[in-house]
Order: sequence, then C-alpha cells, then structure tokens
Amino acid sequence: GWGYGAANGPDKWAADYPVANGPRQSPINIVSRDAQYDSSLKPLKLCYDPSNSNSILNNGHSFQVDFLDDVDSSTLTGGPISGTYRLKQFHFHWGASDERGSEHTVNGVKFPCELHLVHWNTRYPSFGEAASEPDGLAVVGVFLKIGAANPRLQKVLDALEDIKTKGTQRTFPDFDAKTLLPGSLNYWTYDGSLTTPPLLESVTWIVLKEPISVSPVQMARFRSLLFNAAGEFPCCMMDNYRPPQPLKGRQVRASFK
Ligand SMILES: O=S(=O)(O)/C=C/c1cc(Br)ccc1O
Ligand SMILES: [Zn+2]
Repeated sequence: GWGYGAANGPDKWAADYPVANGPRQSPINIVSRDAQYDSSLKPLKLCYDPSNSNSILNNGHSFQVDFLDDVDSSTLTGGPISGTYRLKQFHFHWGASDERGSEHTVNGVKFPCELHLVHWNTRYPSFGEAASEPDGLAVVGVFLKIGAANPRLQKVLDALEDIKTKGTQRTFPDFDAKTLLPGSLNYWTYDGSLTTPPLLESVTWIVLKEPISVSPVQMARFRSLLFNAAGEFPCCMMDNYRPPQPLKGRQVRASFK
C-alpha cells in the first residue's frame, strides 16, 4: 500500500490515485503577499467538547485521536464555511529532523510539524459520504514551531508509548482539542484535498497563521513511533508529509490584513 518511502511515497501515488494530479490538490506553499484579505470571511468558531474524545490510534502513516462524531458536540462553524462541520479526528505530519515535516509551507518556509483537525459537513450523513463532496470536509491546519516545550502536547505524547506500532490503539478520554490551538485564529483558506490517499478534492483548508510551540525533545517523541506492525522490521515514523502541490490558479484568501 501507499506510504512515504521511495517505493510507495508521494511521487508514486498518482499510479493508484490519479486525482493526485488534479486541479485542487493539497498541501500548497502559501505565498502570504499573494493571499487576498477577504473582509467577508467570518471568524472561526471552534466548539470542542472533551467528552467526545475517544481513542488514539497508530494507523501506520500517522497517529490520530478519534472523536465520537454521532452527535453535534465538537463542531466548526463560521470562517469560510457555511453550516456545521463535526470534528472527526486530529493527527500530525512531521519530519526526520526539525527543518522539515510540515505539509503546507509559508513563503517556502517548512515547519517541523503540522497538526490537522479533520471535520465533516453535517449536511451529509457521515464522514465517508462527505469525503466525496466538494464541500464535504474542512481541515484546520496548525503549524508547530521549535521553541519551548508545549505542555498541551504532553498528554498526547505520553500516550504514544502505548501505540508504538501500526494498528495499535488505546482509549483517550476527556481530551480538549481546543488546548492545541494558538492564541490567534487568523487564517488562510483555499479549496484543496486530503493530503493522503485517497487525496479526495473535498477539503476547505483553513491554515492558522500563528504556530504553536514544540521542543526538540517533544519532536523526538513523535519520531519514536513506528510505521510497521508489531513483529515486522522496525521503521521509525518520520517524514510522513506530502510536499506542496501546484496551485493551478487557485486563490488563497486571508482572514486578516
Ligand atoms: O492529512 S489530511 O488531509 O487531513 C487526511 C485526512 C483523512 C482523514 C480521514 Br478520517 C480519513 C482519511 C484521510 O486522508
Ligand atoms: Zn493530515
């Protein structure tokens, strides 16, 4: 199956997923001077309920914290979207070293890590159905920048020792995803796709301008995960990011001046 290695990585995905060369692929390089301020963009409203965080899973290409999404209790509204989108999961992408790892870049700058909070449009019956609609998903991207250790990451990082290998998971109750957000919700937004196969072109991307901090020691914890299942040859989980894709005429809007 697909992955991030030389044989199955991003340059090979188009063979099985032709949409990889489509008109609205993600991630992209955000050129801040080309982003147009749009005063009609509303503030982002993220209402997350810790009671519906459920589990943390190593899925073999990242790890994700899953939320119970059968009720409207962790939602995204406002911003560039209309209607209500429900939080389904969040996960990260990171590098083998601190100078790379993010998927989006800003003026060519790479960050060591990028958080994705995945939401689906409740006008559709489920994530699966929404994922094939042009307005089906909204992913909030948050950059992590090397600095002081971030105490709000600690609960997530401490859980990683229980999900070292592909397919392992454990319960992860009472986690408030809002604690992972920076102080400012200023954002860039554009129409894009999932950044992993099936690369569906159904994502309204909302990339926050302000990063949150992560320390080098905390970054090493991300890299202690394994891509492989238990008993298989160990392969450290790192460089699990897709590089920026062609903009193909898309406009990036800014919620701020
Ligand atoms: O990296 S993202 O574009 O946020 C991918 C999100 C994603 C979320 C789910 Br849930 C299933 C498949 C996916 O590819
Ligand atoms: Zn992602």
